[in-house]
Amino acid sequence: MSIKADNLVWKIGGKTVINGVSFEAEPGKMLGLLGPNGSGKTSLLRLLTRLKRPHAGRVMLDDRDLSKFRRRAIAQRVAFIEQHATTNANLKVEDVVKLGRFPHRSMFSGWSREDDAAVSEALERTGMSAKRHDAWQSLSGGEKQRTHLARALAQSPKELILDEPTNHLDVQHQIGLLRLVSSLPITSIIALHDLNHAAMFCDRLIVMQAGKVVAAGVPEEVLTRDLLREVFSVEAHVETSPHHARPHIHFLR
Ligand SMILES: Nc1ncnc2c1ncn2[C@@H]1O[C@H](COP(=O)(O)OP(=O)(O)OP(=O)(O)O)[C@@H](O)[C@H]1O
Repeated sequence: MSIKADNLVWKIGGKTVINGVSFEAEPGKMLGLLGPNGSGKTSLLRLLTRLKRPHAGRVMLDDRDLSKFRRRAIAQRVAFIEQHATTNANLKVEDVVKLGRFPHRSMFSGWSREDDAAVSEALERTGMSAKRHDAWQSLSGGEKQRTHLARALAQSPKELILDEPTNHLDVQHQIGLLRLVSSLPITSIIALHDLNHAAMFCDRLIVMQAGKVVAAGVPEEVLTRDLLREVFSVEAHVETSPHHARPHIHFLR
């Protein structure tokens, strides 16, 4: 077990947004979080990273209650890329990525060779090395997104949490990002809207509807015609792809 949600409840303005959510993320695997707009995905991810506190239930990190961790200890192992992540204006790309090393440094330690290596590797893996000296503000939306991923990787996390990270990316970089995340030897939890991408890359899926988990399992178990109709209100035909042996959804016109 890596991250475990145990009967989480979170409310705002008299509305129960997260309503008794439980699941476990397996170490080293990629867990996809699916659900229609407003089903609670972002709220759940913010509970998992302690940006919000649950009204009931617990988040466990390796058998220890997340509320018992100091913020810095969480940052040393959990990286979060938020949906509308922004970054300060006057920074170069590599400075943004360097911020990922912050939780690992003490007040007295200088910038180390290990820090440098982590930053360079993260830039390389996300295809941003050529732009490392460019101004953050000069980047396209997709390049900013990839720089956020580089910052998260530079953090050397054990758990990587991503909220719709493929927004703004062209198809090459969407596939590239998902391939990269699925190949990493770390636990990832990723909110996605593209169901075919989730089917192709995630090891397991959980589906949310109105703040509850309504389905969980491997993509073949979860992505059925009935679920697509009931949860996403679409008619579709699901077959096993002859190309990658995962489910492939054909949406019907
Ligand atoms: N701070 C808040 N104040 C008021 N309502 C909120 C707040 N945060 C979340 N909600 C409500 O909770 C519900 C779930 O929102 P959330 O952003 O978690 O959904 P989501 O599944 O991530 O949606 P999307 O796919 O559109 O990003 C929505 O109805 C939203 O309006």
